[in-house]
Amino acid sequence: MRIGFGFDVHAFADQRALILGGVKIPYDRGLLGHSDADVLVHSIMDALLGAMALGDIGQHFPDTDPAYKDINSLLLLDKVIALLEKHAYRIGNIDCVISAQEPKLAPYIPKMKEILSKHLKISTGQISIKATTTERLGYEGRKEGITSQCVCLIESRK
Ligand SMILES: Nc1ccn([C@@H]2O[C@H](COP(=O)(O)O)[C@@H](O)[C@H]2O)c(=O)n1
Ligand SMILES: C[C@@]1(CO)OP(=O)(O)OP(=O)(O)OC[C@H]1O
Repeated sequence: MRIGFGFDVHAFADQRALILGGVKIPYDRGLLGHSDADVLVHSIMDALLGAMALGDIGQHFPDTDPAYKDINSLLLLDKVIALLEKHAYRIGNIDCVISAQEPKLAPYIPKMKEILSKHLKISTGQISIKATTTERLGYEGRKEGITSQCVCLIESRK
């Protein structure tokens, strides 16, 4: 078994969609990024890359590469899963926590799990997604951005 940890932060900006776990969430602002800024998916990718000791998403998908401009992060996740399969690993489980003062994310979590489980090629029972405020403290509490953290376990198929 190998463990991985991913952490990502994106700032809110006007005129951007808020996409988390592949779900478009109604809100007056979205997250800023070179990609679609799906901070949840980014933390999952970094956890998986970390578990394989294969660097981080910035190394695999540089934010200077026009190919990734506004890209759907689920397409990047598919590439990380292809790497996982190439290296003969399978996912044990994934556990994530999103820190956001707003909006309320709980209603969207079942859909996020459904979408992500398909891309991760696991059952919905192998992925946990939680949301918390930071009780108005810090940048998330000031509604300046959202943080996502993720841990995963992977095991060798060999
Ligand atoms: N953006 C968020 C934040 C929290 N939730 C849900 O509310 C519960 C209470 O949050 P606290 O930070 O006050 O502990 C939390 O357990 C989540 O279920 C949410 O849906 N969206
Ligand atoms: C996802 C990538 C793709 O270019 O761009 P960003 O949306 O800026 O996201 P970040 O979390 O900064 O990770 C870097 C990049 O890999």
